[in-house]
Amino acid sequence: MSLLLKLDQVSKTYNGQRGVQDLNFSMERGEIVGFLGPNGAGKTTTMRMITGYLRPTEGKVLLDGMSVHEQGRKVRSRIGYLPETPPLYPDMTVLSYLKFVAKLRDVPAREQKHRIDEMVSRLGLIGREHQMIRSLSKGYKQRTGLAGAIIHKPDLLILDEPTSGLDPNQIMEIRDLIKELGENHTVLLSTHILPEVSALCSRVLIINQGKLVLDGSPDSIGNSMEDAFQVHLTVKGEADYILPILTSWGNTQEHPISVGMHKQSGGLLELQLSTPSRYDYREELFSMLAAEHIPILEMKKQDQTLEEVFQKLTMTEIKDGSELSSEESEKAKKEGRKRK
Ligand SMILES: Nc1ncnc2c1ncn2[C@@H]1O[C@H](COP(=O)(O)OP(=O)(O)OP(=O)(O)O)[C@@H](O)[C@H]1O
Repeated sequence: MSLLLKLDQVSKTYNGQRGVQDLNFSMERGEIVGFLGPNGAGKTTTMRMITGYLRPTEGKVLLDGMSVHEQGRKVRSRIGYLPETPPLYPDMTVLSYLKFVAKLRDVPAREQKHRIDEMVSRLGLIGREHQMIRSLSKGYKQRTGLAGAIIHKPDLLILDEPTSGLDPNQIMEIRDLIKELGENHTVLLSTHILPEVSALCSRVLIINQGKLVLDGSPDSIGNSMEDAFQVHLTVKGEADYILPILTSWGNTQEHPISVGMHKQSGGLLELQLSTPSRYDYREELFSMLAAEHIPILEMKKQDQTLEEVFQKLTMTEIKDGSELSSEESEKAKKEGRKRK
């Protein structure tokens, strides 16, 4: 892998108001990176700066070491962008739209036909070529938009909420397409749908109130954020007998372990154990239960989900977000409630 995109101390203010602030991140070739954040966090602003449509107030966006804003068209032609609402012309057919975009994106004339055929086939548009865009379903409109975004074979593809407004089947289809595109493009994808990130992305960036608050792989996020080590345990036996043993053992450990909720069903006892540090106590727990002849049926470390991490990161900021205007704060709270 090699470095493709770099944002260096990028900030954008709108008439003195914060858009995004001091963004630093980079993307390697071949990555699919999920870009998450609540409404108004700064995702679209960031994406528009990367594509060159918007100039940062401060900092630099570099593609392969070249400034997107200083070197203009040459660099921008290596980026494909699908905005949240694709710039489609309803009175054009799919084919005439793709011809138009191919010209606009400087695809050499002799290559245009071949490239359009390739897009039509790759994006599942065969049979729709002569259909007016206005009469296409949302899913097919999105496919057409995607075809237009990659017709010039960009190195970097920026997708702003590509599955928003689609039905569940269309979402699955577009997701599969993005996965395929990810095989030979580098993709930055903004979304509100967290399972989409786990399904598609090798890395996730979370932005809140214009600042980057997390950068990591979807799997590692649960661990890195964790300030506790939680274990879900199922043992054979009765709560009356087992709970006192576990509690007194937990209290005497170097990292005290507390017994959370428990559930008895038939002869099985399910328990939640937790320590307020990241210390992994599973081996000691195993040895103690074995010595007490308490059979373990299941012992599982519990990671925080991406949803929990996202909520924690974005809600904390909202709770002490005294700098927010009351309108923004109200919007942010509503957003937080929706995600519960
Ligand atoms: N043209 C503009 N003029 C003034 N303020 C703007 C403009 N565009 C965005 N903003 C402000 O910048 C901040 C970031 O907005 P942005 O649209 O980038 O967020 P977002 O994360 O894409 O949100 P959403 O998920 O709702 O699309 C917000 O506070 C927004 O009100």
